[in-house]
Amino acid sequence: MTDLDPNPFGPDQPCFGCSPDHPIGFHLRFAREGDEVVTRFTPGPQYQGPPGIMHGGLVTTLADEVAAWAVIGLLDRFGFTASIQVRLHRPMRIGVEVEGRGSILRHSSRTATIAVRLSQGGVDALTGELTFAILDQAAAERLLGGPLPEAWRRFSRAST
Ligand SMILES: CCCCCCCC(=O)SCCNC(=O)CCNC(=O)[C@H](O)C(C)(C)COP(=O)(O)OP(=O)(O)OC[C@H]1O[C@@H](n2cnc3c(N)ncnc32)[C@H](O)[C@@H]1OP(=O)(O)O
Repeated sequence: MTDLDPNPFGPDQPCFGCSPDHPIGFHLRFAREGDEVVTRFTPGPQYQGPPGIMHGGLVTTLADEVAAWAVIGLLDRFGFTASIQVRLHRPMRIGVEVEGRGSILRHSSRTATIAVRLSQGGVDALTGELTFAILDQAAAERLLGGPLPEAWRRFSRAST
């Protein structure tokens, strides 16, 4: 298992899922294990929907972040989430460690589709497939509506 750089996007990156300084975010860190990225995370009470259960939208946010980091950690690219298809098989319990795993199902230079599994105690709580658009710098800047910060540029695909 190899720990991935937890903050390749620089000190000011604002991501809810992985910014180390986000006031209410998940603060996720990832490792590479073979052809997967892996994270571990224990949801606190601030992430509840029903009592004792993590809000389903936040469970999906966790899956999105795992998949985004599969693109970063396995393809050395940044992808913008284009499609999310997930099934929530079981409730995600508050206070119990979640293991998240992401792997590449298929990819081209322009898109990547990632398989994600979130489990608690070895039992799947979410499985899904998420597709990411890998943009060149100009397209990323059109999406952002402004310049792509310098630290993010190396994760863009080359312009064609
Ligand atoms: C620091 C770590 C942060 C991690 C955060 C987690 C990731 C995120 O939250 S990203 C933010 C959320 N996502 C967004 O805001 C994206 C919103 N959507 C968009 O901007 C656009 O629809 C976008 C960019 C995805 C695609 O735009 P579009 O104009 O279709 O781009 P285009 O260049 O034509 O398409 C690129 C490729 O994506 C494919 N694609 C586009 N949409 C989809 C989709 N829904 N499903 C599958 N493939 C798609 C296209 O077919 C094309 O593939 P190909 O070139 O092989 O035919």
